[in-house]
Amino acid sequence: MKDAAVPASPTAYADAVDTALAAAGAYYADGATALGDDEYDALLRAIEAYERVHPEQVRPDSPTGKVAGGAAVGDVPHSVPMLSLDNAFSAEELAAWAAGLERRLGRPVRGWCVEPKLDGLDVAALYRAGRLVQLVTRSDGLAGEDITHAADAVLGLPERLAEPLDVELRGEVLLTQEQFERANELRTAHGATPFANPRNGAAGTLRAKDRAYRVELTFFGYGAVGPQALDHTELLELLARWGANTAASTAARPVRRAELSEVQQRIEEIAALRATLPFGIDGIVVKADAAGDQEQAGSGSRAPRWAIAYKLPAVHQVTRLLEVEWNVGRTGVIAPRAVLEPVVVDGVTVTYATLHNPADITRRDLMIGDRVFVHRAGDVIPRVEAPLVAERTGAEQPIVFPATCPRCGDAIDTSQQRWRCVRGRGCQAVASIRYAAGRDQLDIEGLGGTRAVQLVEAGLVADLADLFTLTREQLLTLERMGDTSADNLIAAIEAARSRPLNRVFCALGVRGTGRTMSRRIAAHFGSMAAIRAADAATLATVDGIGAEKAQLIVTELAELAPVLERLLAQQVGTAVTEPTAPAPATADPADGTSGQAAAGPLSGQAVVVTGSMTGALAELSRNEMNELVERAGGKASSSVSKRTTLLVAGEKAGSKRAKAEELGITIVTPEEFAALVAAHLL
Ligand SMILES: NC(=O)c1ccc[n+]([C@@H]2O[C@H](COP(=O)([O-])OP(=O)(O)OC[C@H]3O[C@@H](n4cnc5c(N)ncnc54)[C@H](O)[C@@H]3O)[C@@H](O)[C@H]2O)c1
Ligand SMILES: [Zn+2]
Repeated sequence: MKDAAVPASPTAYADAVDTALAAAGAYYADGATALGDDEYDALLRAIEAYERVHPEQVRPDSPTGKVAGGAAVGDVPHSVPMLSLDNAFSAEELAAWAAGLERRLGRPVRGWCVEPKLDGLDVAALYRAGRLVQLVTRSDGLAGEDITHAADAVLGLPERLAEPLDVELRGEVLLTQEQFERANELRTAHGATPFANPRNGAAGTLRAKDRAYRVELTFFGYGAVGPQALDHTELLELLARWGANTAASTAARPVRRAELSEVQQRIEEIAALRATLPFGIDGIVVKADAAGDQEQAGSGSRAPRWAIAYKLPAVHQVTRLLEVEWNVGRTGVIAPRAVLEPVVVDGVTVTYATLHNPADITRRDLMIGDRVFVHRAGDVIPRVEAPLVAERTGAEQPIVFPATCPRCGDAIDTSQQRWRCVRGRGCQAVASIRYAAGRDQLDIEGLGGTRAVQLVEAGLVADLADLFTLTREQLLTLERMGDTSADNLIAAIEAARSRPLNRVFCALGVRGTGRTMSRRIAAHFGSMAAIRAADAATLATVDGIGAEKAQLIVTELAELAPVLERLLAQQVGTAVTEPTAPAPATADPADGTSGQAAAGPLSGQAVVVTGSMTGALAELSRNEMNELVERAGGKASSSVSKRTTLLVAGEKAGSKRAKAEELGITIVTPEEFAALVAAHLL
């Protein structure tokens, strides 16, 4: 959790209260607050600390001790107050709270329920004879706003219950990530400003009336007023039987646990699942499960005493979009990437974020210079959610889309959402051959311009090593290639065979190794064989190579192994090295592929793929799926075992799915998986 300084004076206290009230006001309306949740929580704790020491100065409008900080109001009185939750920020705070509760009860708690804290808005849904008649927001907990008009767009909230009951369901309404994306697509298409993040979007959507478009939301039930007192886990089952959606339908399903140590374990499990869930959670709720325990513990004015929210670090922060880069992947996919003013999200500094594709930018109505919400959870590559349009100054600039392939300069196929260089895989081949033939690398005259394109298109050359086996006869089959040109080119290639190691290494176009670095590496290792044999730790001993870059180089060299074998067989790169000379520090041209960290979204995951793939993965063979897993940092395996951490289950997934379910392994659909590894799709 972040810390905020405790106000040092009455003026500072007043400022802090004003800031918190303004933020809460914006947060509970559909306007976006510029404070991260953790900043708001820290501010509130600082205000509380001040008020403890100066009780006589507590302002009547202070947000402390109130549901929603007192910021939200409504005019439909609630049958029973809708309370907030107290927070715990560590295992120690959770244990202290549990001990306090047991002291109050005078006996151990009879079981805990552990469930996700869904990041949306609390609502009450009134049913008469099993029919939904009114939907109301929590607001300040005593009275809410009537939002019945929005009810039919809320999936998982039945219009009719399975039984004709008079009852009130309570739960959270949110936008799943997919619903959020869809909402912004609709909004920008209708000339409205995008929602800055899913929570904002849920608040805005529930309030809005008479929209020309329909935004769907999702309900998760976790409470009811009316039925006899039930244990919480029983109540959840009952809600599902009535037809309401509950978190039991998700990988983060609520579970009952006897011991606090097991509670902590489930908290960690749900926290680890966070990045793969298709909706946002901002914590984990721990509740005394037994109806009797809840009744005896009772509630305070702001929160029940029998439940607590274990807060997870905020995954959203606000920062500035500085620039958009366009990178071309190995198969010619042209992907935009956001360059951000560095911001710390969950302990990690984020400077780049994925934008997926050009349509994504249009859908989010992004501009250079915008203040944007950035999302980062787990090891998933950070993404830009949307801009805070209300904070625009007028100085923002439109994002310019490339008119031609940023790597090879050829045309772009824009018929699909994901733009692609018309050359496809050939884009990389052409660009890498041109780069390898450049003056500072192998210096092969006659391979610039259209020759490289011709060679690749004729299927004669796919990579650098192919150059060295080209024959005169093959060259002569090319258009506009006469005897003299063919001889010259063969001679130029022949001369390149004896280029020193540093130049051959540089010609490989390994990311992050331009001329200077290639010279250092060549001087340090002396031969291509020694470079290839080096592990990351050894590479990191070379001046200027950090641990992360070393790992990247090792990974790329492993990918280049077949090319290296063939180069070696052709005696390329066996000459001695040029002396290490102080070289001008020019930017490395690199090969244009995106500079993601070696650790991908699947790092540490053991993944099994089963069933037939659909959506973006439909065309991939099992082998290509496994490659994808590995590209994204995971380990691919063909059978489900205790070590498996993730199962991608397509249609007709049979025994593997059953086994994974038995072992409690996280199961995702091909679509969810595609989203998770989007940045690694070719
Ligand atoms: N960023 C900002 O400027 C800003 C401003 C105001 C509030 N906030 C955020 O909101 C929090 C306080 O808001 P709050 O009082 O509305 O609620 P809360 O998020 O602290 O917790 C209570 C709410 O959790 C929800 N909830 C989700 N899953 C639940 C489950 N399984 N069981 C029971 N309840 C569940 C319910 O809506 C309930 O009302 C702050 O801690 C802060 O993070 C942020
Ligand atoms: Zn191209």
